[in-house]
Amino acid sequence: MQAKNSNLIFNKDFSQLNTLLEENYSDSIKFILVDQNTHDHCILTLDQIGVSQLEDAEILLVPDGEGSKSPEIAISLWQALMSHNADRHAVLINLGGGMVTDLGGFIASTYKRGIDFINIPTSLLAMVDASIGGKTGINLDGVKNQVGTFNDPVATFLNTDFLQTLPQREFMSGWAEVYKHALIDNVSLFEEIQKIESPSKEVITTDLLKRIIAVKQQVVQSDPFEKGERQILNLGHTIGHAVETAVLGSDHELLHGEAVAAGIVIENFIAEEKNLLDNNIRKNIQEKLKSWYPDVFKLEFRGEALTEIALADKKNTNQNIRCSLLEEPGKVKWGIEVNSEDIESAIKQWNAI
Ligand SMILES: O=C(O)C(=O)C[C@@H](O)[C@H](O)[C@H](O)COP(=O)(O)O
Repeated sequence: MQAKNSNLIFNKDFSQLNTLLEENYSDSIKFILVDQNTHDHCILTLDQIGVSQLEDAEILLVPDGEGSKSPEIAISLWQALMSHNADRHAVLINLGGGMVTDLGGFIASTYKRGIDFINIPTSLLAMVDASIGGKTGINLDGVKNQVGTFNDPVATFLNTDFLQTLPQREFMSGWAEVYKHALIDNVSLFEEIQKIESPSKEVITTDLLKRIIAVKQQVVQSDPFEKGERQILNLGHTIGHAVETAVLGSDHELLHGEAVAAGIVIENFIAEEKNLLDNNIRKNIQEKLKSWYPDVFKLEFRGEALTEIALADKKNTNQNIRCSLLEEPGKVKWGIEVNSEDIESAIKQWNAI
């Protein structure tokens, strides 16, 4: 029997996962998708707390990093499911960061036209963003999330203990999405987050995690398939994805959240230029992000290269780049047309910081 409803479970023990599996998937083949990191650090945790239903699960291991969100890896995973005779009743558990939940969600959504999946996000980025809202996907020819689905997991288990397995750089990558949610939500959450000098794992209590996730859930509920308003969640991402893609494979490769931090600052230059955003607010955001991501601010970009990449963004219409731009904390305008001059002028300002 397949249970289907999106369910966020905030719990430090996994007894509810065991019960869910026992009640719905006791006769199903179970798979756990991991990368090397979550294979080495997180499976053990599940084992230690005794999720007996997963004792015989097949482990599907992919290399760490964004490179695994590729058609080649997707094919190898579909083949692995086939070679284990996975039928439509199989269930895939995605144990990992955003790469694992994006990739695993996509594999589960497409294999035999869809099998059930469960997310267990282990990174901050996956907890507050990637595993929430039903976007799944892989990259194609260097374009982020070009192929994917909207599909919800049966359940998502949120356990902040996994954050202890994260290197600080990975934690800060997720922190950029926390900040983005605070910018989208309202002045009070923004001011609370803006006051934090050095973000640490201890700041992420289950209560704060719930509040940050609620920002995203509210937007997703009003526009699950991104026909309009959901685009506000893409704040910082048009330029962020372009920056991330531009440095991919170089010595200056950036994590997703680091690129989003740069994307927010660069898009804010455009917002100010278009008289949407006040200069003081823009500067405060820039200074805060610079204090959290000093190394990102040392990088210089080329406007032309970023424009070319941004032309493949999913929000564009008729070959026009569309951005979601900040007006003030709590107010984001989506669908704003941005041209190559806007981007080049913003990049000049970024390079001069
Ligand atoms: O969930 C959304 O909608 C978002 O835009 C959240 C983004 O932070 C996230 O990175 C998302 O996966 C980007 O999606 P894409 O549609 O721009 O590929």
